[in-house]
Amino acid sequence: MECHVYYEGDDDPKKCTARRLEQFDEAILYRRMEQVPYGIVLNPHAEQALSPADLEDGLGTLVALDCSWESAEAASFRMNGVHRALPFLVAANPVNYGRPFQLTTVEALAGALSILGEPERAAEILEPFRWGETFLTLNEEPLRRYRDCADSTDIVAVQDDYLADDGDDHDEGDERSDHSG
Ligand SMILES: C[S@@+](CC[C@H](N)C(=O)[O-])C[C@H]1O[C@@H](n2cnc3c(N)ncnc32)[C@H](O)[C@@H]1O
Repeated sequence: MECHVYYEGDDDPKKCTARRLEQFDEAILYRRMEQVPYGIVLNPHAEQALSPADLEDGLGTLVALDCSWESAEAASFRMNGVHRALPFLVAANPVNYGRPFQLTTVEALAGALSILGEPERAAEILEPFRWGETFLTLNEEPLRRYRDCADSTDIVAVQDDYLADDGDDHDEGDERSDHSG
């Protein structure tokens, strides 16, 4: 699958994972919204969770929005496409290590690729990041289980196992809505 990113450019450029993906020819960045191709938009506010069933729409394009988390409110996700939230996965990047749902752009794209049946491609795009392999190790079991799901209802059922385990470890503010759609 192709990886595309709408690049808002309001985050620290030195830490920006989308720019690094562009440097390694692993993603195409767009500075104008109207240039972004139609595809599966990775949107943490989406009502429905990403699942292998999304492949049935024949969409071979993943789209992420690279911006700071401060500006990643629902209204910022105006790209055309099928909007999907990622289920429970934990971040491996140093800023949000161990925190669920709040992934960097490369983690979100890699998680989506893996759920959609392209784990090798997921590993490839994570290669330029020193914590990239850790993302796959930390999430190995959920990613494998999500990949075996038929649809978003199944995905949410699997996610519930991890949310139950996660218990009170994280802030009340974590996004944990029902994404079965
Ligand atoms: C808010 S930006 C932060 C980017 C960060 N500055 C970086 O350098 O990677 C992360 C993007 O990854 C995707 N993403 C992250 N977590 C997600 C989730 N739980 N569900 C869906 N998409 C997610 C979204 O496209 C989101 O806008």
